[in-house]
Amino acid sequence: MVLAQLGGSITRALQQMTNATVIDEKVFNDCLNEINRALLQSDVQFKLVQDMHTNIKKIVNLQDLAAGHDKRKIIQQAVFNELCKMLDPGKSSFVPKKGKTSVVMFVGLQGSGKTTTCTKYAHYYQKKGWKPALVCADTFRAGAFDQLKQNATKAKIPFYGSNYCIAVPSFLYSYMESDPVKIAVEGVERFKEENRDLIIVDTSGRHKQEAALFEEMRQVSEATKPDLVIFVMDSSIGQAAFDQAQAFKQSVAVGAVIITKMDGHAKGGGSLSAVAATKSPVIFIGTGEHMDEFEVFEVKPFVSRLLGMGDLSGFVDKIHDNVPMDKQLEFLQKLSEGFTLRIMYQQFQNMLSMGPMSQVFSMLPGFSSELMPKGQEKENHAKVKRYMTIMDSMTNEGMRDR
Ligand SMILES: Nc1nc2c(ncn2[C@@H]2O[C@H](COP(=O)(O)OP(=O)(O)OP(=O)(O)O)[C@@H](O)[C@H]2O)c(=O)[nH]1
Repeated sequence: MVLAQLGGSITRALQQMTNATVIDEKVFNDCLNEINRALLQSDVQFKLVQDMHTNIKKIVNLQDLAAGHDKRKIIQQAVFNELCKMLDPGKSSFVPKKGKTSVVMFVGLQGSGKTTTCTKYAHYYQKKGWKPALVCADTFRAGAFDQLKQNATKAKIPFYGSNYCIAVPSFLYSYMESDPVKIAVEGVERFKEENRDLIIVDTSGRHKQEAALFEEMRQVSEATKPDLVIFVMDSSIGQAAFDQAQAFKQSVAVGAVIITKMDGHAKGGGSLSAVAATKSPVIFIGTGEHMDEFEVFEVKPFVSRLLGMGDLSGFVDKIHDNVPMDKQLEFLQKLSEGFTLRIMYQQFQNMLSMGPMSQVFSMLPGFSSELMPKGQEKENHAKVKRYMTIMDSMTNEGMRDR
């Protein structure tokens, strides 16, 4: 999982500080230096690291702390709060209202995952009873419309776009539109007429050096007047993140960020600076290529998970989404009671449906996503499945509950 290494390094620095017999200035500084190093190694922007360091030093003044104060707790809390602050722009994004038409435009660098994320976003709201629709205003990348069409068809979401880029017999060109502004406007109009309450406009990927494409993006935004512009950022972007994100913010009114590919092995720290560059909150993260690998992002639970302190509310949400309603209470009770062979088998079945094991375990306090070795999530998933097959045959052969 992206950022797992960063989380592990910060946790270790805090643990070393906690293990010291006396917390003096040296121990405190060593701990902060370790944290700074971990953040910089993970590609977090230098200015953000510097600000975090200054703020913690301001908050924790060891000399002013009276005897009896738990210095360890105060330092840990300050680090936690400052990590949260780094990810929290202090304002929330526009929230669409069910039943009232909202237009949401997706922008971002090439290959950041916009098209995939548009469908995930639409699917997320569709599951909650909304009527989303997708508009493909990407006439730049060959195959973009086909990709959106394929995703939308799979999710049973209406879509609108033009096949302009695809190589087709020339007589068909007359039916195809190459102007993304025109397509976006037509698509939005059509879906407004159909009373769709969430109209999502996908745009082509671009880099800040591509002035013409930036101008095109500005025109799509001006013509469709989106209620929300979402900047999609790949978690593996590295140090270039801040400048790129800022360039998008300067051209269109970015109001929220989605970070994709959080299931990868990238250092990931660069993507965190998208918040500072756009002054907009992260609202979702992408955790895989599939439609359901998409999570609501909340700062405190995320930092909690990062530091191996768990995210019980996220864990409970996963249970709500994946374990049948009438089995949820029983599932939680059984988890708290401990396992017999049969219960373990049943709970593994439930947990497999909740997503990759490392993500599920990282929601439990005391488990760090580092515990699942990088790149081995599929193997772990397969291993659990194998254990289940073995347990299945054992229970069939007469091994029963205690
Ligand atoms: N592992 C993983 N892959 C992702 C995620 N989101 C998107 N992808 C993959 O990233 C690749 C690029 O995604 P697209 O949705 O085509 O990206 P795009 O931003 O629309 O691309 P352009 O239109 O060329 O700018 C695809 O192979 C996606 O399956 C994610 O959260 N995790």
